[in-house]
Amino acid sequence: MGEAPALLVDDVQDGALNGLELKNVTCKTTATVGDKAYVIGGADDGTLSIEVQIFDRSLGEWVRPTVRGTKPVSCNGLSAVPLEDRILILKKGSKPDDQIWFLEIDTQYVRQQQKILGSEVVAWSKGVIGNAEKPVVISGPSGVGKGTLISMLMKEFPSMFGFSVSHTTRAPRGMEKDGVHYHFTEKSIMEKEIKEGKFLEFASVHGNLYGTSVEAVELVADAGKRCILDIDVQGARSVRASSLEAIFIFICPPSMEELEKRLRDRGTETEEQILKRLRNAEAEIEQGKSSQVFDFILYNEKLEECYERLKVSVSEAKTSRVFEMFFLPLIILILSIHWCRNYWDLTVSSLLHLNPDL
Ligand SMILES: Nc1ncnc2c1ncn2[C@@H]1O[C@H](COP(=O)(O)OP(=O)(O)OP(=O)(O)O)[C@@H](O)[C@H]1O
Ligand SMILES: Nc1nc2c(ncn2[C@@H]2O[C@H](COP(=O)(O)O)[C@@H](O)[C@H]2O)c(=O)[nH]1
Repeated sequence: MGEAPALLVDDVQDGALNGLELKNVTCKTTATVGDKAYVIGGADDGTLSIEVQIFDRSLGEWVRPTVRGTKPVSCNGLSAVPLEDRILILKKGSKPDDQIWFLEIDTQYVRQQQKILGSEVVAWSKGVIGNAEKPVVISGPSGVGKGTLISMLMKEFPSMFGFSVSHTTRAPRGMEKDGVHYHFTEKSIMEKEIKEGKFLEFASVHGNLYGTSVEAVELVADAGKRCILDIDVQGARSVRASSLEAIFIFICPPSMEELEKRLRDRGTETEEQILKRLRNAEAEIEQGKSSQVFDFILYNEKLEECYERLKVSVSEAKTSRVFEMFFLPLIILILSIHWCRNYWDLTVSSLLHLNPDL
């Protein structure tokens, strides 16, 4: 894949943004990846969002891609650094939590979207500075206690964790509020939104549709919190295959008898639904234990003990991040010094060898 001719890029940078149909461009930048020049520009046209247009050199034409994710708002200036499957965008003069963005151009999510739509797709994702950690995906059979454990975590650390509010076609239970526990929706609407690519993952669970919208996860990240997803095993598998880097925890019941007792005592399902959920539980537990999707498998026998193990699992993931961010660079630095010293010793000894008088 060659670079776009300099002329094209210059043309683009010199204001050949007509193709973008943007008026009053306040910031613009260009990144070339293979045959494509990505022109990224903000227009003061009322939407105040940064738009993207692609010049495809192999076709010799402008393409306006479908844009997924929340678009960043326009700013005073932009810089672009092409990376392997995305373009790093730096917004000048923006607040620290709004400075770093990624325009995904060839990630697994984008490729999947291109396949669904049959056209060019790009996706915005926000770069996070600071302490925001990987999202936590929690799965397990119905009634095992996922919701209970998540509530405990959110109650103890309200400013650290945020819940990803899923969409579902099932009816609300007594105390459940729309937009808080779930976004309750119609099957036809959800199917349409799935086709439009609104969901990071979705699955048919116990006879209803459930799904995590891209927006639900972004809302939590935008609030500077660590996202918690309560989703079934199929959903966890899809997230594992997506570009969202998360940690995956599977919760197991101590026994099927105890699971049945918890479901019955909860009293939120009809007899028919309880039996369906119990039938599905066996396969879910089997998949959860054997699928290689999950980083941690926890048994929820005594609630407090399981909650303590959940907190350890969540912070162990943090420890490995500390390793990546602190110890790994330190090891690389020590190795580099070691290699430089070896190189220096070699150079000195070969000079001595050439000139024995030294
Ligand atoms: N360790 C435990 N011991 C006894 N009861 C528990 C334990 N953990 C949770 N429960 C109870 O079991 C019931 C089911 O828990 P919860 O609703 O959290 O399950 P869930 O996994 O979120 O289910 P679903 O997937 O259907 O939403 C609740 O009544 C809860 O109080
Ligand atoms: N794949 C997804 N599964 C989800 C999502 N939200 C919830 N769930 C799972 O559904 C079952 C049943 O939940 P309930 O609230 O009806 O009892 C449970 O296993 C949840 O984990 C989702 O967005 N995607």
